[in-house]
Amino acid sequence: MAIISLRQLLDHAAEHDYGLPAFNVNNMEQVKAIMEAASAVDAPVILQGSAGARSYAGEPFLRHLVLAAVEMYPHIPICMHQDHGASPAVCIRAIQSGFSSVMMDGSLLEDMKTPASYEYNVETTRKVADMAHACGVSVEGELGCLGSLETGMAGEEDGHGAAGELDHSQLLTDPDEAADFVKKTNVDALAIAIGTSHGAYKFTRKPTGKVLRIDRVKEIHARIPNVHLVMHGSSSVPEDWTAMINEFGGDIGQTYGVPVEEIVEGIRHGVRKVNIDTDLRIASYGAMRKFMAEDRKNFDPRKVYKEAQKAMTSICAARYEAFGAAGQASQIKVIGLEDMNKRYSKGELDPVVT
Ligand SMILES: O=C(COP(=O)(O)O)[C@@H](O)[C@H](O)[C@H](O)COP(=O)(O)O
Repeated sequence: MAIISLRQLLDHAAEHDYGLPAFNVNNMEQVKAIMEAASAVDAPVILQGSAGARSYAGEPFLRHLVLAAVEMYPHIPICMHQDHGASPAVCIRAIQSGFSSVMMDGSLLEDMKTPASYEYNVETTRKVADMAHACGVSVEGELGCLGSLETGMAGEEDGHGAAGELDHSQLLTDPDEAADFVKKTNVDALAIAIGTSHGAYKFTRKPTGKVLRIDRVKEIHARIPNVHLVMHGSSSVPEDWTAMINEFGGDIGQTYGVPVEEIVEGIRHGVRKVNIDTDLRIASYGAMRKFMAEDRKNFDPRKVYKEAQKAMTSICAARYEAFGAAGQASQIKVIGLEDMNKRYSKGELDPVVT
């Protein structure tokens, strides 16, 4: 099996009514954990690398980690996706590096902090879609800014995301604007703002429909039923793992993530890609703290990393199962990027927006 485009994966997911977690990767342990889970449950994979991942691992390491996964797990289709591209230049470099999918996040200016105008977002995203599709590569756009509907604060926690307070119209994607945006940009997938944010501190209590607007997902899906929707900031922040971090010397405050059942409801209404990073950080961190506290004589870091990997694998497998992606990998025959380009050229993949 080879590298697959995001578009082909999401088309398959839409046809068979399931969703795909897109896990962020920075190192070998994360890649192996995801691949072990996917292989065990026969799920297709989206591995995504952020700008933070590239500066942590370096572009060649990131690329070769994914290529190693393709070689080690030939039965699993893998999409190599660039998370939150800040500019067309960043996206082009990712395509050059072999990514089969890129996100152009034109909801923010290139500083990744200042909310951009709608016109800027359309123009930059359209530019990237034209270039990417010429290479058979898929494009995810974003409309609306991630942030908390509880506080009105934008989600700056992990170094990117708008800064300061935003009004509700910026924190919630408008269905009609979404239709116009997709028509003008030709994106393959659209990230929407519905009250989720990156990182561990998303909600101060179990989220109700007022602060986690799954009803808005339904409205957007009703308006553009043929467009693949993406939920960012969708870690569930499992309480057992945050408790473990705290039991072994950590200090994670009381917090709530996006409940898995709410994501599944989103998947019933057009969500096809679900971004998850924090859950793997939390699970691996909890497992490492526990192991190091309990085996104080150990000095072999591989034993610690193995525990981290096991913890992440269990989260990944649970998400593949819950989102309905288990059993789907073997059903997919990869279409090469050359052929994807031909499909774009013929207009076969143009968005259907009425
Ligand atoms: O939505 C995302 C993760 O959501 P999460 O925090 O897991 O709820 C990703 O798209 C983020 O972009 C990613 O976590 C950012 O990572 P770094 O920039 O810190 O590498």
